[in-house]
Amino acid sequence: MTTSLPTARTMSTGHQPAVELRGVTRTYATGQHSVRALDGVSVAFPTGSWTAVMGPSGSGKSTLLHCAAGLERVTAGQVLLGGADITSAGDGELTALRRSDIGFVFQSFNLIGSLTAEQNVALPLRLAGRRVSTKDVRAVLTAVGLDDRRKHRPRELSGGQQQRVAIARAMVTRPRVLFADEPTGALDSGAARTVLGLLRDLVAAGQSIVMVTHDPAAAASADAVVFLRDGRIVDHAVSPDAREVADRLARLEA
Ligand SMILES: Nc1ncnc2c1ncn2[C@@H]1O[C@H](COP(=O)(O)OP(=O)(O)OP(=O)(O)O)[C@@H](O)[C@H]1O
Repeated sequence: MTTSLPTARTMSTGHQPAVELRGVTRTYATGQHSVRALDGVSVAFPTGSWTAVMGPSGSGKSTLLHCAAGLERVTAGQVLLGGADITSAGDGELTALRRSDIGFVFQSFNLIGSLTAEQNVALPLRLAGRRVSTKDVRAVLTAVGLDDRRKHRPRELSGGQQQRVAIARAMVTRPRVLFADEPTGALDSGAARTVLGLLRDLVAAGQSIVMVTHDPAAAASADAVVFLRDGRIVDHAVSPDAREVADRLARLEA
């Protein structure tokens, strides 16, 4: 059965999920054994909504994120992005999709150290061969509150500021879905709150977000949380508070 999550609290966005996994299995061959990182996962991530993915270590969270974002191929099942089946898209098509429809934010920011904030933000446009509009680049930097730091290099920015540049970089192409893998994992609680507030602002403006996190407070910022164990979705919660998330997670880890 597909885990269908409610659409956003803040807006009505129609019925098409931003991204959907149908019966997705992903196995990895390791020597003589194979690991089933995802085991028949069906889930629809609603458009204009923010979903957190939680679960014990090794439960398949990153694999789910990577398969949903077309960064990794599935062994069986289907992945639909905005209703389009991308399961058997060729490498070139997937690269183009990643550049236009998908934004990715990592725990470790992954900014290019030799480039300024604005050059980092402009990079996805350059890579996609798109015209770089200084106005657009400045607009996304302003949206994350860093227009005055646009000439700074990553080492001249705090961790929270670097993550905000990374979010601006992910958003500059106006992706259909923003995927975030532990976006607050390397931040202190104050910077984490700022980043989570920023993600909330993006969702309020219609952005779809799928975020892996270990942090119940971060998960509680999302509209809904899905819980994985052993490569399967075993639970989900709508608008839970941090305590409820922590309790459910503890039950899975027991
Ligand atoms: N490239 C790979 N080769 C072999 N096994 C892998 C590979 N990537 C992931 N796995 C295995 O697949 C399972 C799920 O891994 P995954 O990284 O998706 O879990 P996770 O929930 O994100 O874990 P964590 O919270 O520790 O980051 C684990 O058993 C892991 O060892």
